[in-house]
Amino acid sequence: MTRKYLVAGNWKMNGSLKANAELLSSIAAKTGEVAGVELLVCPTAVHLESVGKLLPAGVVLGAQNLSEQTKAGAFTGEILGSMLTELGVRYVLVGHSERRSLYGESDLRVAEKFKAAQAQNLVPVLCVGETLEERESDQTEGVLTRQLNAVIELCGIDSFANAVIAYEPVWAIGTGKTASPEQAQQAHAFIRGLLSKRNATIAGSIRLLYGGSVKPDNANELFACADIDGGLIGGASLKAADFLGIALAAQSLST
Ligand SMILES: O=C[C@H](O)COP(=O)(O)O
Repeated sequence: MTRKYLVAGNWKMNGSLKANAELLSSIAAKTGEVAGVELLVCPTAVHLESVGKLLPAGVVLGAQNLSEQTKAGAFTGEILGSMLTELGVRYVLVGHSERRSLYGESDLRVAEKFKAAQAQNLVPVLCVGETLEERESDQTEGVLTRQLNAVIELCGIDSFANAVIAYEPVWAIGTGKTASPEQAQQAHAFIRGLLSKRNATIAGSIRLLYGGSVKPDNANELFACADIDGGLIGGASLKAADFLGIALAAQSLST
């Protein structure tokens, strides 16, 4: 099964109209060199419209979050999935560890967001991963199972036919500590294996991204792993040269 690499930039709460335009302009100059890789940028919600208008060819638009609600109403500060679709958004992150830990999103809430995304034809990028404490107490697989099962139970295994999963060990996010290729591959193989027990075809086709301090100098060894199909990039996605350097690593491995 050939899976096209996906390199996604999660800009988190960064950017401005000017900075975003400069970043996109620098990316646009080089997208031809990474034509075999799908590129995704996820700016803040208030920047989605302006970024959408400046999007270079070959780059798609993603959001960082959405409401679990499926109908408009009195939900102050929330964003309905259809509002994202209307702006040309194609992907949306759900369950990023910062949403889970800083904003109290439970496994069930993340599953509801996954469902709400698909109801609007958005492709959810389901983020999963363990904390350092959980890894050190040998709970990594248990945490991944719990996080994945919450979505499988609410949405069904078939829903993963149109989704992406990002494995992001919390201890590697923004810390400069990257999981070793062996650690990352082990977790990715576990995720694919868990899905495979329910549907081998979907497990074989779904893209599994690694996230956590990915940089141009470690992207190649991570992306070369059998079950790693790209990256969810935080800090390095804010610098065009780094984001493109990571995309080039994926390009060099593309067939
Ligand atoms: O969504 C991206 C991840 O949180 C990784 O962030 P990072 O590349 O800054 O470690």
